[in-house]
Amino acid sequence: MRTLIRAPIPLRLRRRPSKSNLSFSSSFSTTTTTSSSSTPNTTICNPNSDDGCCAAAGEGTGDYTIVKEGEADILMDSSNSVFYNKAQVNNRDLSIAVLRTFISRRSEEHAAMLSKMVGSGPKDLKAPRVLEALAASGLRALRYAREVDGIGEVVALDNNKVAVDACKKNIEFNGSHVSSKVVVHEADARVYMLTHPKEFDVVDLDPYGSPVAFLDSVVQTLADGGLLMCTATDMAVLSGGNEGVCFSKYGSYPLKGKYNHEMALRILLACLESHANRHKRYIVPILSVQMDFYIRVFVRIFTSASAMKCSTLKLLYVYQCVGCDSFHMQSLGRVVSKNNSVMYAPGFGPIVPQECGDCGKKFSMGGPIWSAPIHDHDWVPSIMSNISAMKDRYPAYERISAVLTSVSEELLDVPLFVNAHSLCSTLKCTSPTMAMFRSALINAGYRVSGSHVDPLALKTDAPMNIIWDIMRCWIKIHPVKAHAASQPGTIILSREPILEANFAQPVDHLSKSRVKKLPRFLPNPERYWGPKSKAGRQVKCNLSPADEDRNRASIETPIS
Ligand SMILES: C[S@@+](CC[C@H](N)C(=O)[O-])C[C@H]1O[C@@H](n2cnc3c(N)ncnc32)[C@H](O)[C@@H]1O
Ligand SMILES: [Zn+2]
Repeated sequence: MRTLIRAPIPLRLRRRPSKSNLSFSSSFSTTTTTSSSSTPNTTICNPNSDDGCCAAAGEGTGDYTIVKEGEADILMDSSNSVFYNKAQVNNRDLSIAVLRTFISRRSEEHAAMLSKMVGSGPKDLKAPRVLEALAASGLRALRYAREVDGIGEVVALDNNKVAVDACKKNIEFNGSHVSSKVVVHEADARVYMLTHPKEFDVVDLDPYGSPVAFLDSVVQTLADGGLLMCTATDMAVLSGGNEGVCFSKYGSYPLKGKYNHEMALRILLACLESHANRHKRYIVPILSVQMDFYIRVFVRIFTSASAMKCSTLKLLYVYQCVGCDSFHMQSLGRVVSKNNSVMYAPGFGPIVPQECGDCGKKFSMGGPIWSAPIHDHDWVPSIMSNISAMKDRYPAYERISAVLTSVSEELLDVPLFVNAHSLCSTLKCTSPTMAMFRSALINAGYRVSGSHVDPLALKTDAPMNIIWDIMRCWIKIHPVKAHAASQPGTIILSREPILEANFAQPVDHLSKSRVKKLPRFLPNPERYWGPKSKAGRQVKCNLSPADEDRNRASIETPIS
């Protein structure tokens, strides 16, 4: 059943249709409309099917597809003239969850601040102003306005007139509540943000590819304590596919280790900090996730010339061995105490010799990357309780709660991680189970956690020599064939372990989510759950072969 709308939108569709007219079966669906029928019919397309309904009609036909996500409906011109990617529902849902938590935290902070002030009357806290700087169809702005209680004005910008017109139509289509909250401007986001300093409490940056062109202006448009929600989809660059481009854009060298998606997050955070520092400001990360085909960071921006001075303590270089993938980290700065005052100086280095102590090969150098926590473990449980209390209002509930479950268990003070299969591939041995690995590390007196970016991650404060000793002990009970003497694995195994690894499972070797059997990694709901072409280009979406592999690993790898 299909209903058609041709531009301009018929009067009957100018107001938000009541739920009884459009009997949507879920909080995420698409409805293609066609005017060839005199009686309007409505099709409910299953978002988890691969029927291609969103890209059905031909270019310039003026046909619209009604897309429903959460509580917003948008009219999509089926020629892809305005960008829309349904895979970003995870991104939008997570942003709504963080925004809700931000609003309640902001009120608490305001109340606490008032309680400390003596002699002055209560001052009202204004509802937060939100800027969706790169709005396209306006779907995010609409969802924020409709779904987030306590939100103030939402300003949506786009520099593409077609997108701005679509955004205006969508605001009208979603009824008076939305129209009273959302305003749209055709503007270059960089200029707009520069000319509106400290005016927004929340800014959403969701660019094509890299956000770097917007960072200098975004750190200036945010009010003190404001929240920046920022996506980067140029994962090939951030993950080490082109080191030179990454350095010129973000000011850091990426490395191709298995931790590269976490490194990508830390490169973006370091880049944000550097932009903030230029304006005597600094960042405090709330949540940093790699999902699907992109990364998304949620950070608060504060102003303090003195706090800014210790930024170098939150940055580090990574030395990664080209032979065995062992890695070592070196802080950019150090604290110097002199006559009761604290100063910051460049760190001492290098912390590694010219050749790897494990296999004798050279080191590649990456960074600088953010070394301080990438999530706030006080906020993450609040975000999680918010989403579980409102499950029905999050179309991507299962996916985002799985990601947050993994995030909540990550060791905060341990940047990057080793990958269980990568260690075994260096030594050409069979792999212990993840539970055995974790046990050996805990029994040796170290901490260990997983990472939301990789189901095979071992995030640990154990140094590389301990990790290799555990592997040497494992190989004593699971011997390997002899390989060439020059191979990194052979060199590592030529040494006797100092540690006697104990693979017996201690009581607390499992994480809480594993004990409760909560899902932490979910497969994609459908094929081509990936990036979309820019607006105006032919619709085509896919993941890189490496990301397809990683997705498959997350589903197929036994991790108990
Ligand atoms: C990836 S789309 C945004 C998708 C949207 N946030 C969503 O959730 O569906 C990026 C948008 O940024 C717009 N854009 C690109 N450069 C811009 C600039 N300098 N100023 C304003 N908008 C810009 C593009 O026209 C495009 O509509
Ligand atoms: Zn090595």
